[in-house]
Amino acid sequence: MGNPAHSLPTPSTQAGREGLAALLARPSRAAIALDFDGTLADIVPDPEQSRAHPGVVPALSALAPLVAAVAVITGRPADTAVRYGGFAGAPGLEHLVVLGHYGAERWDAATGAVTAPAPDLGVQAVRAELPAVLEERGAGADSGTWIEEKGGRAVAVHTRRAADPHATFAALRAPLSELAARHGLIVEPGRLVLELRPPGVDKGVALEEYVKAVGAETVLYAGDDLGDLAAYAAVDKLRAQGLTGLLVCSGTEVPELAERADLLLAGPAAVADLLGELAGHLRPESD
Ligand SMILES: O=P(O)(O)OC[C@H]1O[C@H](O[C@H]2O[C@H](CO)[C@@H](O)[C@H](O)[C@H]2O)[C@H](O)[C@@H](O)[C@@H]1O
Repeated sequence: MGNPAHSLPTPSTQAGREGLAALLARPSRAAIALDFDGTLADIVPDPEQSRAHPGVVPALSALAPLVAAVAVITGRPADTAVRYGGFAGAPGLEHLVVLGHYGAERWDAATGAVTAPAPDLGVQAVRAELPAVLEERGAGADSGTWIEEKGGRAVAVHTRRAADPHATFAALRAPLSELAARHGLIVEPGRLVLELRPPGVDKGVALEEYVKAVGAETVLYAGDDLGDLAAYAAVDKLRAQGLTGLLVCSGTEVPELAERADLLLAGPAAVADLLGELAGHLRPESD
């Protein structure tokens, strides 16, 4: 253990306390995996203005050299999260991995390269039909809805800036699900966003593969939204296989996630504090 001046929050569950204890005892066997929007970055009305909380990169830079592996797992394209996070070239983050599009893409800090599947034909077809579907529902461009282009690999409809964000979200869910299904896509619902994307991968699949690849024995996962439920389920599965885990929830906006967390934090500032506090408690095991 390192600096006693730092104080770590106590998880509310026994499994979470075991996960934290294992992380502190054997950091070289711990993987840290973090969602981006809502977890490392405050939610803002314009998704293009999202940036990591200023405490995030310094905390990760201090923590990453002390643990087995650090990854960001996000619905964003990987290169977008890297830019908005300010991760490229940050000292200490030479081995950071960003898994974008729910795990379909991968960026490695070590190479600066992104590996990604080919753009999806279903996404192209959906994108072409989307304006008409939104117009039909009174949710066209002048209604405050906003279409996020996601590199040809997904498309997202945001309702946060609509006159009634929640009502617009609810009204669009069925027609966008129908549109997605006609083109072999799924709808990924999030915080006032409906994303139409190819099936076959989710944050749970991505997290489980990553944890196994780095040989971790414990995993801390932090998220804030419905898309993070799959990662929580993956941690439950890994626990059943003998690993330990700590499930962190950033904010209470999504009760389905908050009620399953071992540790509830107030938002990205508190997540950054936790990461920094962990770094303050850890020392390389060879010391
Ligand atoms: O997996 P994540 O890293 O959490 O990404 C999920 C989606 O996040 C973004 O949308 C959310 O954040 C926006 C900026 O704060 C906010 O305006 C929006 O209401 C939120 O839903 C992003 O735009 C999506 O592409 C991501 O899939």
